Amino acid sequence: MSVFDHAEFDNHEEVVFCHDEATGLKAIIAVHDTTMGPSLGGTRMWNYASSEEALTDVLRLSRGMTYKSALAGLPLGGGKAVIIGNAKTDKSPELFKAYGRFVDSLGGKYITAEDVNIRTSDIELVATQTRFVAGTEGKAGDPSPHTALGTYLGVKAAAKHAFGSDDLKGLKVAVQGIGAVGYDFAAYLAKEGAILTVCDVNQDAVDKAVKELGATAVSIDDVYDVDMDIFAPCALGATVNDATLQRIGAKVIAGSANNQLATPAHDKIVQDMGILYAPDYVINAGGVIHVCSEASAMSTEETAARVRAIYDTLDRIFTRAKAENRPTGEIADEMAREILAAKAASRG
Ligand SMILES: NC(=O)c1ccc[n+]([C@@H]2O[C@H](COP(=O)([O-])OP(=O)(O)OC[C@H]3O[C@@H](n4cnc5c(N)ncnc54)[C@H](O)[C@@H]3O)[C@@H](O)[C@H]2O)c1
Repeated sequence: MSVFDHAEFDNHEEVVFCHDEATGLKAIIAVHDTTMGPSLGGTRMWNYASSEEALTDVLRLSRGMTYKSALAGLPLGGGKAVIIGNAKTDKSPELFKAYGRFVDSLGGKYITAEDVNIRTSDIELVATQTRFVAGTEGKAGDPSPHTALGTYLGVKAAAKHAFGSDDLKGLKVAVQGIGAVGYDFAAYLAKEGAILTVCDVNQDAVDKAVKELGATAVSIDDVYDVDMDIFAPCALGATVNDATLQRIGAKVIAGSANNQLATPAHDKIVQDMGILYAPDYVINAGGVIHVCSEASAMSTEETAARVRAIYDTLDRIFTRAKAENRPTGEIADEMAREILAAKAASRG
């Protein structure tokens, strides 16, 4: 397997294969781009079927972090790491310490945080070996409230373009997933008078949203069929796909979930269907803004201002997508590359 020829390579600055025989650690750290600053992105633990699959995932995710942080106006580049293994059976304190030494060996070019299957306690172990970690207990804390606020503001920006006003009162919103982000997000919508339908595999979460937010409950299978203006995926990725698009009657798709579109081609497909899609990595950037506030000692005011700016960034993306009759995801990627190019040019 050649890394340089890999379809997702996309000019990565550095790709580090980490192996520690004593602990069984197998990890890949991908540093995509440090034009804007040190790369920051979570570490994911997954039982990949092959090292090729792990490489594909980490390359794709690290490039996504470059674009996400650039569009969020952060002094951060993009990076990501994956630990290959079963999160239920393969974790050990020694494994995370060995991983921490690899992170440290990059000298700050990569700052890690939590991602899928990695807990704060795992990151605490990594932090015993390196200071290049963010999202540890007692520092910036849970990013979900900022993610929820940014997602809510992003939905307002989308409503302005799709319905002519960013007032959500009376709009019907289906929220898929009422977890850490989904609940707070739904609470903002309820406060503004949106009409909520919610679903979750966790019945307690659904009951809470029904009781406290006046939401209507629907099963996870039926959520695509409800009468809605806005579909808000706040649970899993890839729920916007060929099958669900036959059923989703919304004019807007905007939520916090990562990787909402099943494939890159769905960016154009949703545009062709007349649906306004808020690119996921733009609308859910509140989380990385929050983590960045810890990594770069950003003030509370600056953090809040950057989260609020998600509205303006999406506003610009939607305006340009309409003017150029192009998909919103494509425009977002292009705007991120423009930010990187301008920064690189300013350095001479
Ligand atoms: N937490 C953050 O700050 C943050 C930042 C950026 C992106 N995101 C993304 O937002 C999404 C939600 O994150 P979270 O932190 O709220 O996670 P979470 O685990 O707290 O919430 C996810 C919720 O989705 C529910 N769920 C699982 N499968 C479902 C299904 N098939 N149908 C409906 N609901 C289902 C879970 O029961 C849970 O309540 C994820 O995609 C995450 O990657 C989160």
